[in-house]
Amino acid sequence: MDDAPILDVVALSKKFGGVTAVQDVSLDVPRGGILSIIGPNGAGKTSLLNMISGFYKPDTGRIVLEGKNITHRKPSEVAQLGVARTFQNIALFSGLTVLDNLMLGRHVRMKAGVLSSVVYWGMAQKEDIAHREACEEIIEFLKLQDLRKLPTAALAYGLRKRVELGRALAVEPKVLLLDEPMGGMNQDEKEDMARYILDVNQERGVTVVLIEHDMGVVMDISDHVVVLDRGRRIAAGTPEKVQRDPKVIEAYLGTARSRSGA
Ligand SMILES: Nc1ncnc2c1ncn2[C@@H]1O[C@H](COP(=O)(O)OP(=O)(O)OP(=O)(O)O)[C@@H](O)[C@H]1O
Repeated sequence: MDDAPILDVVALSKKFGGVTAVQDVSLDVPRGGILSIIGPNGAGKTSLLNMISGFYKPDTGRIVLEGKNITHRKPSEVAQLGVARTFQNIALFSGLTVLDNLMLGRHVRMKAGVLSSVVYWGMAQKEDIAHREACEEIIEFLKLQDLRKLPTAALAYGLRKRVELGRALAVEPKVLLLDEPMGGMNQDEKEDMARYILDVNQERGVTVVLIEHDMGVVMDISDHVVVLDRGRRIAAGTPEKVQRDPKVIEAYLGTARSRSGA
């Protein structure tokens, strides 16, 4: 049973008007690993992630999490079932502190609603303390202790990306979907983030699905790589195998050629 993929994506397709963003894409996400989705710009990577996390409804196909069909679930339900995500453009509340952003990320784990908080004040307070402790633990894990009371707007870009990772971890995910977590970072920030992703995977046992353009990082930290090009899956396998695949080389060269106008 443990060999069964934690997440199964089966023949997903999505069109936007005349544009086919994703066409008949299937992939298995093995439990406990780091799987990267790569491909040239516009290949359909974010659209695929948006479907898995419930933000886009697929036209056809299905998404199965630990044997449960989650294809038509809302994003909050998908999060509750254990799939958290980060966004390409940081999605934090910039006026709120680091700690409060994490607490908001945690709301899918909170049982006490507004009414029960009024009726069972003590119970809600106990729950709040437990959630705060969980968030403080994540803050320590990500070495954000000194910044916990600062509004995220006051933080440097790389740190905001780290808080975004913390917000997703606050969901206590089984599967973490990361959309370009190193986008726009300098080399030092990228190395830090790569280390945190490895720690999330190895120390916290979270399965990671990563979209990333930096090939060095992808090849370094991934156990599996899936390559998309123009909405289709063109290759999959270990980083070494995928790197040598002529279809993959052609997809990237083709994009470079069309960009340079050759
Ligand atoms: N909400 C949308 N409305 C219309 N078209 C969309 C939408 N989302 C994606 N697309 C189109 O679908 C195609 C795939 O886009 P997507 O963002 O999934 O690719 P990507 O591989 O993530 O690209 P990038 O690496 O540039 O982020 C593109 O042609 C894009 O313009």
